[in-house]
Amino acid sequence: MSAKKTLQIALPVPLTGCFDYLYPGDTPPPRGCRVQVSFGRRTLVGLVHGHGNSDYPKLKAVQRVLDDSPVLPTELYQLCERAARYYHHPLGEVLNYALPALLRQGNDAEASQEKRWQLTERGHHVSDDQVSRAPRQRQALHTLRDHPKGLSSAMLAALEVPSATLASLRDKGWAEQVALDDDAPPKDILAQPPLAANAEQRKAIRALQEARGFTPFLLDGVTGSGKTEVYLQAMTAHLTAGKQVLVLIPEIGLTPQTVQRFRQRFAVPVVTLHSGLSDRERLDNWLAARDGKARIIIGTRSAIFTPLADPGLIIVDEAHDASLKQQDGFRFHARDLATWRAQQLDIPVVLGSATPALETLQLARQERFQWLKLSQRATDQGRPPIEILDGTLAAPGQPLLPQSLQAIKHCVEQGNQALVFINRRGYAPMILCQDCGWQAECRRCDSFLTWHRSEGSLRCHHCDYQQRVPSRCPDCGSSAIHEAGSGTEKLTELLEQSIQVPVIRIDRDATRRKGSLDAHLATIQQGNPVVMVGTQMLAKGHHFPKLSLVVILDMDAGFLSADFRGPEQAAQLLLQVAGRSGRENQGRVLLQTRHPDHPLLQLAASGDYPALASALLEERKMAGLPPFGHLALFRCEAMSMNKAMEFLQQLAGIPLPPDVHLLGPVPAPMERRAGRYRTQMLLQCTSRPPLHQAISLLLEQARTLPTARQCRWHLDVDPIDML
Ligand SMILES: Nc1ncnc2c1ncn2[C@@H]1O[C@H](COP(=O)(O)OP(=O)(O)OP(=O)(O)O)[C@@H](O)[C@H]1O
Ligand SMILES: [Zn+2]
Repeated sequence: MSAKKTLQIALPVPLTGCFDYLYPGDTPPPRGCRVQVSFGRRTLVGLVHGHGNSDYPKLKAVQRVLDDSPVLPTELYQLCERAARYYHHPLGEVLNYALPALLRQGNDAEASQEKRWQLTERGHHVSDDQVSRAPRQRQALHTLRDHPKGLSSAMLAALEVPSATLASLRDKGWAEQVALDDDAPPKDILAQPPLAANAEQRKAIRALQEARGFTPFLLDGVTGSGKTEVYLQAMTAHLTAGKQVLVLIPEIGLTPQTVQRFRQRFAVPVVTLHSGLSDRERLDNWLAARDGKARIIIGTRSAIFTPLADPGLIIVDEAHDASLKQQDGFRFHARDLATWRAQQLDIPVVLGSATPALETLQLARQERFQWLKLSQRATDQGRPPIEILDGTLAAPGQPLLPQSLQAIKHCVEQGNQALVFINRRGYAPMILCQDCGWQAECRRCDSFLTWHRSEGSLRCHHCDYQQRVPSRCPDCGSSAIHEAGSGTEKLTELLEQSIQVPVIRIDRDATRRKGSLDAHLATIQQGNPVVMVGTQMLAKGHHFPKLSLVVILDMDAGFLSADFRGPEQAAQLLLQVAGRSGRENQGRVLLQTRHPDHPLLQLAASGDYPALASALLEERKMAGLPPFGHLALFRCEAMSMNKAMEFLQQLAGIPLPPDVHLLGPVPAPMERRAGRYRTQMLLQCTSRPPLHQAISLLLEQARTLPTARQCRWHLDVDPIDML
C-alpha cells in the first residue's frame, strides 16, 4: 500500500504528540490553520502542526479546514511550542489556550461588523407633525438627530429606543443601518500632554526609548514613584513609530484606573483582554490586535498570547504579582513568557515593580536585565515610615490596638481617608466551644470554617463547603460557642461603632455584585473622609490621593510560613499596602504584629526592600532554591492517602540524572482538600537541562503506571504556590 499525504494535527487533549489525519485536497493548509476532525466520539478543533505521509490503513480524513491562512502568526506558534516544551504540557492544549473561545469552537476569525443606526437624508426632513400620532417614532427621530454619527443598537437600547420603532423608521426609509468605517489613524498620538518627568524618570524613559532589539529591563521603582508615567512616555515613542504596545497587568477588574490612564493619555485605539469580556468582545479585541487596528493592548496573563501586527514594546506591570502565574491546567508564568516573546520578536520588554520578585532581581544583579531605578516618590511626599506596634497588647476580642483606633479617628477628623488591611474575609476565621475545645472544621479539608456572620453561615475558603452556624456545640452540647480572631466583616462592624464616617469594606464577598467594586472605588476617589477595610484587593496599584493612614493587621503568617516564598511574598504585600499611604499629603503606616522582634519583619518594615531581598537571596543561595536552584513539583490527589502516596512513590523509584534532587513524596502541607488526600514530590536542580531531562523521564513513566488512573496528578514547573 502506498503512503498517503497526511496532516499532523495538534488537538486539545491531555496527550502528548500530534495526530495524523488524511488530507484529500491538493494544497494542504499551512501550519497554524484550524481544522475540524473527529476524535473518538467527539468532534474537535485542532491546529495543523505539520505535513507527513502514512500508510496506516485506518486514518480518518479531516472533516473541514476552517482557515485559509494561519490563525496564529508563526512567532506566536513558536512561543506556544516553547511553552509546551518548557512546562511539559501538551502542545494541542497550549495552542488551544492561546486562542479566544470563539475560535476554539470553530467560529470564523472575523470581527463582528458593528453597525450603527443613522437617519437617511429623508429622515432628517421629517417634521414632528408627520409623526404626531407616533410618539415613539418621534422620540427615536430626535435621538438619532442628536447623534449625527449614528448609534449602535446597544446604545439605542440604553436610550430606551425600542428596536421595533427603529424597524418602522427603516421601513419608511427614514433610518438605515450603516457599517462603521475604520477610523483613520489619528495624526496626533497624544490626547493629553505628558507630565514633566523627574530626573530618574527621564533616565528610565530615555533608556526604554533608545532600546533597539531585544532588551529586557527591570523598572524597580518604589511605590508611588511614577512607574506608569515612565511606561506612558516610553510608549509614546513606539506608538509614534507605528508600533503596538502590549501591557500585562495582574487583575484588570481591581484597577480600572490603570486602563483609564492609558486611554486618557493616548488618542490611539486601546483594547483590553481579560475574563470580564464576552466571548465576542474578546475575539473582536484579539483580532483588532492581530490586524493592527488596536495600538495598545492591555490584558491579564493570558493576553501574553495576543497576536500583534506591529509589536514594539511589552510591559509587565506589577511584575512580582503571583497572579501572573496560572495555577491550574497549563501552569505558565506570563512574566517569563513575556521575556521569551520579546526575545523572539526582538523588541524591548520591561518588568515594573516596587517589590520585584527575587528571580527578577537576580537577573538584574547579573546584568542580564537592565536595571532602571526610581528611588523617590514622584509626588512631593516621601514614603511614610512603617511604625511597628506590639499586637499582643490588644484587648481580647478587639483586633485594633487603642493607638491604631486613635490614629484612625484622628485621620478622618483631619478630613483624610484611612485604610485597615486584613487579609482575611468573613467575620472570624474560626468558631470554637469554650467548654470542650471543639472547633468548627471543614469536613472535606484540613481547615477551619470561617464564620460569615451576615450570611449566618460557616464557610470553607478552600472548597466552598457551607453549613449553618450551630447554636450548641455538636460535641458537648454547650452553648458557649464563640469566635476567635477577626476578619474584614468584624472589623467593619467594630469601626462602624466607633467612627462617624462611612466604612467601606472591600473584599471578594463585598464586591461580588458586578459594578460594586467600581462604585466603591468611585466613592473613595471623591475624597471625602472614609475608612476602607480590605484584603489584598486593596493592595494592588491603587492611587488614592486622600489616603493618609494605613493600619496593617496580622501579616505575621507569611513571615513565619513554612513555604520558602512566605517572607518574600509577605514583604511584597506589606510594602505594597503601606505604599498606598501618604501619596499627596503626609502619611502614616502602623503595623500591628504579634512578633515585633522578628528580624525579617523588622527589615521589611524598615522599607528597605533591597536589603531584605539581599538577605533572602543569601538564604536561597545556601538552600539551592530559586533563583539559584530550579524546581518542579509533582502533585497528586486521591481518595485515600495510600493511593496518593503510592503513585508518587513509584515515580520516586526511577533513577534520575545526577545532580537532580528529589524531595518526598510527602503529604502536602494541606493534606486533605475537597475530600481528596494530597501528596507532593519536589525536584530540585541547580541547572535546568538535567531537571527537564528528569521531568521527561518521570512523565514518561507516569503515563504508563496503572496507579496513575486511580489518582489525579499534575506537574508544576517553577511552582509558586507550594501548599
Ligand atoms: N513626574 C511627575 N510629576 C508629577 N506627578 C507625577 C509624576 N510622575 C508620576 N506622577 C504622579 O504620581 C502618582 C503615582 O504614580 P504611579 O501610580 O505611576 O506610581 P507607581 O510607581 O505606579 O506606584 P505603585 O507601584 O504603587 O503602583 C500618580 O498620581 C502620578 O500621576
Ligand atoms: Zn473545605
